[in-house]
Amino acid sequence: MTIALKNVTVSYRRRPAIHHVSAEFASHHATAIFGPNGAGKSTILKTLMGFLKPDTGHVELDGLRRAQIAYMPQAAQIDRTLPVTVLDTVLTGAWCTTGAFGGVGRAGLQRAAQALADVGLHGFERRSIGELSGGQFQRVLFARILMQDAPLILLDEPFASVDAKTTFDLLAFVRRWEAEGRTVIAVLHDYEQVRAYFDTTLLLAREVIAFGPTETVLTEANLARANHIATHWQAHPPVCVVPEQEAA
Ligand SMILES: Nc1ncnc2c1ncn2[C@@H]1O[C@H](COP(=O)(O)OP(=O)(O)OP(=O)(O)O)[C@@H](O)[C@H]1O
Repeated sequence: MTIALKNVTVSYRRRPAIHHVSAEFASHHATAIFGPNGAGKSTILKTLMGFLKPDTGHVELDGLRRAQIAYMPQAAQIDRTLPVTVLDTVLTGAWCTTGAFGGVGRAGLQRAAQALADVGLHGFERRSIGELSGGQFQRVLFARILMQDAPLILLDEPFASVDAKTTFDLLAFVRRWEAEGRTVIAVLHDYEQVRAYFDTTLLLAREVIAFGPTETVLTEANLARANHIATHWQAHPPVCVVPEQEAA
């Protein structure tokens, strides 16, 4: 299985967030996406999910349906004021097989309970998600991914605002998923975490700065180039004029 972006440009109001990005993500492997704020990292995940449509190029999912992709958005983007329980949140991970109104049955409930136990939240089923700490909520999001049981897992800043112990516990799932033969693509903002836990990194700054073994990608020269590009385009965001034949 190869997940690939081929010459992909994605724009918001004609301003490209990612520009002619090509990248092939090795199957059964965990890859980090790293880069400065506004580099287009989340945009890549949303494009893989089909939430955003490329202006140029295309995405290859090697036969996977969108329902076979587990996507964890940034926790900050999820409204936790809604009166939703922990169990209901985890059960949404089964929607891709049951549909939003299909029942999960006893087996599904047992799987959800097991997923919560696996992430260290046994007994939290009936709690409202609004009552949880940031780290506990992040564990719930991991339990939802466990519930989905997908071959491709996309994580958007899964360790943002969680403490070292929670990060350590949750990183073990990334290792476990890799060992189970799943493909993991994770957006991270912590340089040390990427270096410590991911062998392969895509360094992004609207375009691909480098992609490959982490130690050859996260060099001072590459990081300086990424920061330079990010600073420049934030000050002068270009309008992308896509030639017609590229857009096709
Ligand atoms: N919904 C949107 N409407 C308009 N512009 C957007 C939208 N979402 C993202 N952008 C812009 O696209 C660019 C890339 O955003 P994206 O969220 O993909 O970056 P990122 O690398 O994930 O950033 P961060 O590290 O800050 O989360 C940014 O300049 C951002 O302002």
